[in-house]
Amino acid sequence: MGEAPAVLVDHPENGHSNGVCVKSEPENTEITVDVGDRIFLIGGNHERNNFSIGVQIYDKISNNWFSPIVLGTGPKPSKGYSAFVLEQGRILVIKKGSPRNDSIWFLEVDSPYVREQKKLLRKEVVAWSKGVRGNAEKPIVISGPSGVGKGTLISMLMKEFPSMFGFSVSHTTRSPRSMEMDGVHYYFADKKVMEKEIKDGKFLEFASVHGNLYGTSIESVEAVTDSGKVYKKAFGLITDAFCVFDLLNNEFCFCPTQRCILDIDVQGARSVRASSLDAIFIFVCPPSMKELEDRLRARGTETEEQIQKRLRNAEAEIKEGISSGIFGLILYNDNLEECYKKLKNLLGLDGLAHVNGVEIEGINLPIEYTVSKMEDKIIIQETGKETRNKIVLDISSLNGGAPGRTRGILVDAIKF
Ligand SMILES: Nc1ncnc2c1ncn2[C@@H]1O[C@H](COP(=O)(O)OP(=O)(O)OP(=O)(O)O)[C@@H](O)[C@H]1O
Ligand SMILES: Nc1nc2c(ncn2[C@@H]2O[C@H](COP(=O)(O)O)[C@@H](O)[C@H]2O)c(=O)[nH]1
Repeated sequence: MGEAPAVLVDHPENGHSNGVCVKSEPENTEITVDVGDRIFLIGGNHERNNFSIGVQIYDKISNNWFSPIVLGTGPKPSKGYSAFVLEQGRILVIKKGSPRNDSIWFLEVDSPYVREQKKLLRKEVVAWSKGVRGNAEKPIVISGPSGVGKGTLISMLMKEFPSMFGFSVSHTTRSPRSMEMDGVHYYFADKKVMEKEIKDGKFLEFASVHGNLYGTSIESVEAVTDSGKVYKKAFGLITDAFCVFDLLNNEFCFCPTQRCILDIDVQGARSVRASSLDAIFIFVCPPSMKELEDRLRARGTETEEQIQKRLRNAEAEIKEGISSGIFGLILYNDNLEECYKKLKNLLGLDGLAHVNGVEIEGINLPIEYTVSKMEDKIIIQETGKETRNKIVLDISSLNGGAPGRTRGILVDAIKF
């Protein structure tokens, strides 16, 4: 039997009307949050490692503590936390004294995605995602039969908009083709190792495709969402970047954008659709089966037996792609240039790339502040200064999704 933790509920500053505000003492390195039959202990001495804070769960019914599987990279340990229980089984965690790219986090404890993972893994699961300022654009899932031209279209997008898109590098158990590089085209994985990693909850989705195992690891999606930072550091000079005005610091800052693209089969798209990853789903169709066969042969990467297998699977994939309702957008790849133009048009990129900018920018908190909740707004108010800053997080505006994703949040910054 474990000892029930003391839960700090209802922060005195809180003018909330729904949801519970829980506040840690200023220098407390852990926080407890009460959600239904459970109490979540975030941080404290239960750190997963030096880089990410831990999560423990206290079950009020069995009076027991246990450790859940934690999906996604969580926040680094902090001096203190505030937390709010949001709708849809999420906890908003605000970190004290953190840099702007590490200040606002969401812990999913009972969202549809987490519930699905619990069923799959038969274990208690929670998932982290990071809050960023602005409109974190939805990731793009592209599916279609083998040889239809998905990879070709994605390459064209990445070439034309190098800093806007990041490709989620999948894992596969198939052998590399002659020009394919490990870590670039795929992570070429050992089947047993990949199966173990799937069991450990490291994959957002996986499927057996044409006789091999393929999957999108959470880390691969995270690598894309974090790549803006790497890009900024590595090149110093930023091209294709977007400019936003930071009201708190009275300065313009440049934000390279990274929108994640997943090239996955229809089964994988179905799994992603069932998850809470809020994506755009595009299905690419060939003009005819004959043309698909010609493209597969012309590519020259498969044996005759493999080509036949892929063509057999293509018929069912196309049927499902068109009629299952998974895909919101269907593209016919007959003439490549026309199809690419259509794709850019669907993504709002035709000649207006700079207007489609995404503000992937962290949220800069004052050093000393109080936090309160008013309906669907979180108000962070600076204390101890003559001119005070107030930050208003609009939690009704959340978009993007966990795990390993940023969640876009509209932020108003007011000086008074
Ligand atoms: N519209 C098009 N017209 C003619 N050839 C095309 C067209 N689009 C792509 N191709 C060619 O078809 C072949 C298959 O394209 P690609 O490799 O992009 O397919 P894919 O859908 O990514 O396949 P897989 O799912 O097997 O990875 C390539 O040789 C590519 O150059
Ligand atoms: N469900 C997933 N499907 C994936 C993933 N990565 C690739 N794919 C699909 O596999 C086929 C075959 O690819 P190939 O490179 O062997 O020609 C193709 O339809 C891809 O879309 C993944 O991570 N998950």
